[in-house]
Amino acid sequence: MAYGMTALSLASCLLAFVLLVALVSIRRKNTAIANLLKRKSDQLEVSEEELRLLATTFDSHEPILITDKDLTIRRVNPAFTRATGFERLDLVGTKASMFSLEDRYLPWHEIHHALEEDGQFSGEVMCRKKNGQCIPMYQRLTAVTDRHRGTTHYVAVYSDITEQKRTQEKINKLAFFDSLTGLPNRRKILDSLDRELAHAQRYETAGALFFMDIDNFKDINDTLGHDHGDCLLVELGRRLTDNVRKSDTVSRLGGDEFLILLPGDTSNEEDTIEHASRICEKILALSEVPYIIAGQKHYVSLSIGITIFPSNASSPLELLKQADTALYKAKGGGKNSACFFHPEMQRVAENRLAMERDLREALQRDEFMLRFQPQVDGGGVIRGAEALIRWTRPGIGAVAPEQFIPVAEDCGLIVPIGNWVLQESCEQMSKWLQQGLALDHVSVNVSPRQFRDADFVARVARVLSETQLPARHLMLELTESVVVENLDDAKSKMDALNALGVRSSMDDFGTGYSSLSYLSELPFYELKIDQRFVRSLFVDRKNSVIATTIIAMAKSLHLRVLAEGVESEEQLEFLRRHDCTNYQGYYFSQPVSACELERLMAQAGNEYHHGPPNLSVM
Ligand SMILES: Nc1nc2c(ncn2[C@@H]2O[C@H](COP(=O)(O)O[C@H]3[C@@H](O)[C@H](n4cnc5c(=O)[nH]c(N)nc54)O[C@@H]3COP(=O)(O)O)[C@@H](O)[C@H]2O)c(=O)[nH]1
Repeated sequence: MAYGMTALSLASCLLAFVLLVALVSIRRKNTAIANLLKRKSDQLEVSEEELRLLATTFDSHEPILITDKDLTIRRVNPAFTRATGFERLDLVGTKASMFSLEDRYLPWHEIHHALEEDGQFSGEVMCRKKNGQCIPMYQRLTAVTDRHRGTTHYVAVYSDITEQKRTQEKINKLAFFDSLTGLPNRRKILDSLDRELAHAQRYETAGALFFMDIDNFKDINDTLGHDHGDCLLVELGRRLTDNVRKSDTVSRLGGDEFLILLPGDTSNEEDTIEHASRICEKILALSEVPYIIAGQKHYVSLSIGITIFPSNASSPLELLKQADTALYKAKGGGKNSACFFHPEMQRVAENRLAMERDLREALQRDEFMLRFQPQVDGGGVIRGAEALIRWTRPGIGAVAPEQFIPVAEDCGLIVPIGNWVLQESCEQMSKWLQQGLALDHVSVNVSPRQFRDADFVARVARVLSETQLPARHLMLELTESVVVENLDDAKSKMDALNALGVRSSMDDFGTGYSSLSYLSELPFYELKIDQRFVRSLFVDRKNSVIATTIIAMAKSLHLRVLAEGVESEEQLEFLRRHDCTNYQGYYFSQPVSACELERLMAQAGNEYHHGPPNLSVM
């Protein structure tokens, strides 16, 4: 019995133990399950949060578009429909290309490559709205991949950059376009030239560059005022643009300087020259169409320099220089003309530059001197002398005025040089008068630029007073071009000079406009017959007719007449017979130094009755 009891309690203990173990194990399992459940529920919570976050993101202000890997639109957010005007249903299921995935500058295959490599790509796109309007957007593309790294979707997030683009365009306009005419400016055209030159070199095509400016624009500006000058520039820019093709570029360099770039679209240089010539003719013909400025008609002409590239130049600046050189040459040929650049011009232009450099220093280095050429009356008496400048250029020697005066005129140096001539001539004349020399006047050449100077009359008055020369002993030689440039200005200046007592002589008469109207309007004292008529008096009958007509005309206008360039007794006799009263020329004397002139005047009682005196040449 006791044994039975013991066995029973043992069995119960064992059962209890087994139950306990089972219980512990169940509890452990339950805990694990609970833990698992908790984890899962936590994860679910996280996913829900993520989903909420994702949904909020998708609902953001930024337009978002989701496509599958074949670029078929699967989702768009409300911001997207708002921005584009499309309904969600218009888009889902269609190809994204109907909206835009293509970058502005890159093709899709390159974007695709970037997405494969980096998983994302961003850039600018032009997006099409439902109403057809295009807007610039910044696009960030992300590729969504599965666990095998295969692309399943693309997500595109956009930002509207219209405002940014507008600001950029404004900055661009300021930096690259002329604010007056709206045409490309110097910076922009140099960029285009650089590109066109490289293109022409690479594809062996030939293009052309035109360099233009308005003839006498300064006068237009001075007389009409700058506002009207500006209107003219705007109108000219418009006319030039209207007369070239869309692919050509008209640009304004500044002031009255314009460029036209004809890109190289033919491989034949001859064809380009022909095409450029045609454009050139069209532009020159524009001068026949008046500009209406301040209610008045104005005729304006242009001068054009043209260079062909790439054969002529290797850089945009070099091209510009060549076209400018050709323009300079065109200007030399008169108004409304054009000239093609030729390499020989480059050499001439470089020589001019070197001369200009030397001329700038010539005054300080005291390299100029004056020579005086006698002017005699009908009795052979020296009445006056023309002051003529001479320049001894270091390392080169004597340079003819015909070579350096035009250079000085172009670069403005003629003003200080002319002032020096005026000062020296008046000083010399004053000395001669003090020495008792019976000389009526000294004639001084006045260049157009010098005469245009607003200060010119005041300067003459100042020089006369400084040198104590009575005004009647100064004669100013003005060429026709000086006065016809601006008749009103010429008249007021000449009247003022006349009032001072200074006399004026019309130089080189017969070669230019030779208009009777200005001769009668302006207070000239003397008329000088140009030497080319005198030289060929007996060569061409027309010239003798012109010379005699000028003498008769001067007589009827009560002007003294002087024939220049008299070299022979026959010429002198002919002119005398036709009532010419004064003469100048090698027959009497070449230009001589001041001392030599004094000697000539002292010799033979100051008369040349019996042929020319012993000539003393400079
Ligand atoms: N603005 C200024 N122009 C000036 C000045 N000094 C000269 N010049 C102009 O340069 C041109 C050439 O002048 P130059 O070489 O001095 O020649 C003058 C005479 O030497 C020449 N001449 C005079 N007589 C004869 C002649 O019988 N035969 C012949 N072959 N040549 C002759 O003519 C020139 C004078 O011309 P003009 O002035 O028209 O009376 C010339 O255009 C000068 O004007 C200056 O200081 N300032």
